[in-house]
Amino acid sequence: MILDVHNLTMKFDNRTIFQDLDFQLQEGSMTALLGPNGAGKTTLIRILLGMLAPTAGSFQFDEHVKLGYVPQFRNIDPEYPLSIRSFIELNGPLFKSKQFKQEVDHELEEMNLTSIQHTRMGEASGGQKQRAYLAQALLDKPNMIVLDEATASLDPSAKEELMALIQHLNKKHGMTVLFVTHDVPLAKKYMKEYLYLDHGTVQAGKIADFQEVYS
Ligand SMILES: Nc1ncnc2c1ncn2[C@@H]1O[C@H](COP(=O)(O)OP(=O)(O)OP(=O)(O)O)[C@@H](O)[C@H]1O
Repeated sequence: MILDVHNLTMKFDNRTIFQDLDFQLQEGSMTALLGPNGAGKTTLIRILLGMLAPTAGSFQFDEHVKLGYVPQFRNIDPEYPLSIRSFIELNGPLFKSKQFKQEVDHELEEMNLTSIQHTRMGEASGGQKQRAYLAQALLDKPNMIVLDEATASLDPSAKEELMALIQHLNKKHGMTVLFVTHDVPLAKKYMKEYLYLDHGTVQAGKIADFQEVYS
């Protein structure tokens, strides 16, 4: 088990977002975190990343977990001056050793960005930007990665490309993936497990068995 969540409760003022959540994630799992708008998916992620304290309950990651995080899509100013490569290198030391440059080369290659590494981030497409965020997170060599709505606002081919890369990380590197999305068909195609957050509770299972309950 890589994550054990126990009786996790979150309230903002007196409003309960979720109550007594209990679930586990296994090492190497690929889980879609699904649920309607406002169900608390981002709040749950922020708690797990230590950015927000829960009202009650607890969670524990395996002691060997190294987390990577790709935040919700943010617009980058078209005038943003850094190249894709320099943007990725922001997650590194000021003095860039040969080894660090090689690691950047490797992540550019793995994320299909080598040929456009000198394109400015401001000019990059949505999919290229998301792959740059992912490459930046991968420089830390995480063994678990959390992606919040990484494919929202991407065109269909960019979605597929990003998902194929995430699948590659899972298959080739055994990366555990937690992927927040509204896109059930995409999740069914690429993910293996699901968590469904709604009305303050969570359901878990195999993605093949997931049926959205509209209520
Ligand atoms: N800091 C905060 N203070 C008060 N309320 C908040 C705060 N952060 C989130 N909320 C509320 O908590 C609820 C859950 O929000 P959250 O963003 O976690 O949902 P979500 O499932 O990620 O939604 P979406 O799919 O639209 O991104 C929302 O009603 C939101 O307004």
